[in-house]
Amino acid sequence: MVLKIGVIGTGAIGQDHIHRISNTLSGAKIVAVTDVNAEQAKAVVNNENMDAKVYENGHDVINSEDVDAVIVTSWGPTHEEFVLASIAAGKPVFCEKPLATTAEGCKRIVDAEIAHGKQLVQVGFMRRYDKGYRALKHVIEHGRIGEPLMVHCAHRAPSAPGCTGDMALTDSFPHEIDVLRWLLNDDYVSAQVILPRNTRFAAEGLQDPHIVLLETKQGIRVDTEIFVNCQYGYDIQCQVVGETGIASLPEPSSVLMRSEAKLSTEILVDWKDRFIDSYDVELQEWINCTVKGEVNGPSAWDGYVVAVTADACVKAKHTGQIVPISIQERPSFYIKQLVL
Ligand SMILES: NC(=O)c1ccc[n+]([C@@H]2O[C@H](COP(=O)([O-])OP(=O)(O)OC[C@H]3O[C@@H](n4cnc5c(N)ncnc54)[C@H](O)[C@@H]3O)[C@@H](O)[C@H]2O)c1
Ligand SMILES: O[C@H]1[C@H](O)[C@@H](O)[C@H](O)[C@@H](O)[C@H]1O
Repeated sequence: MVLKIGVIGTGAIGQDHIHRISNTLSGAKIVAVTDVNAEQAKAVVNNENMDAKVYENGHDVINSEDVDAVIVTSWGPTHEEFVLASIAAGKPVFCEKPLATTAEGCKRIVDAEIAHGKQLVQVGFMRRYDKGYRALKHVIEHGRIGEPLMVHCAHRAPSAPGCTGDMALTDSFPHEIDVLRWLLNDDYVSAQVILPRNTRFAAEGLQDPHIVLLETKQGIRVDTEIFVNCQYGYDIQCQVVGETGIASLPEPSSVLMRSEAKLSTEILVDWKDRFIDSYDVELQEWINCTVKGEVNGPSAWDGYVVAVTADACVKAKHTGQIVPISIQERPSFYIKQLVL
């Protein structure tokens, strides 16, 4: 069976996902697209030479009889509406992060999915599919560094034109929030945010960088530097300190150069390149599972927990306090999600 997919939002990542589904992956094809910028949606269909219909809005895509499954890649504040509509239509939906922009919004999605009685929602936390993070998890789970005690992370981007307000915490940091709880098989109990001296490259009124300190249920301490105007590259770091050793996320492979009296490797500058393989694996697994009527990637529950944690970080930033994070037990409906 070829999975017929409708895509809502044909911007940067929407175009990327359309391209990989049409050219790199197997078992699916794009049959419907929409964007509030209809001209852009039409241009994408033409450029990709796809046999796909351009719909007026997301609801028409979701409710189209031609569409088996939905991909939501529109702006974050629109996600909740489209995910809820997909659940109401009984259609599997892959939603780019954030699942919704508030924890309450994510909870509404969790409640709707449980009421529907079958899992339909997957959230686009692609780092779980990254070879490097998977290798790091393997090392930890096989006791190669003893019990993890501390994790030191950095999330750096050269510049962040669309990053306003608290988006460094609610749009960028969610990748770490998700992948670290998956890596450590743990959840968070508190958040604290420290505001270093601001870079002159940050837009007017924008704080950059941030340091976020999280504590997990097991007492593991996580510090993350989020620096989205660092100028030099897109650089993701993760170092886990255990009782008997230290394990670090591998650097992306790059030619080691000896030239002009220097030993050097390149640093990537674009998020699209840094996790390109992970997006491919993530969406191929989503297609394969969807065809079988299953969801085994990051769930709506994971999207909710990330939003609760991000909300606590925002509160911690604005109050200067250590903010407790209280996450209910994972509902039994989502228990099998612990596997991935
Ligand atoms: N997983 C990742 O690494 C990753 C990377 C990039 C973006 N994202 C997420 O994907 C989403 C999109 O990001 P982007 O960088 O592609 O942004 P973008 O602005 O390039 O594209 C978003 C598109 O959605 C369209 N849109 C907005 N509201 C719409 C609506 N109601 N109906 C239909 N179309 C609508 C916009 O016109 C735009 O073309 C964001 O939530 C972002 O956080 C995730
Ligand atoms: O939407 C993007 C994307 O998710 C990147 O992976 C992240 O590093 C950026 O900060 C974010 O704005």
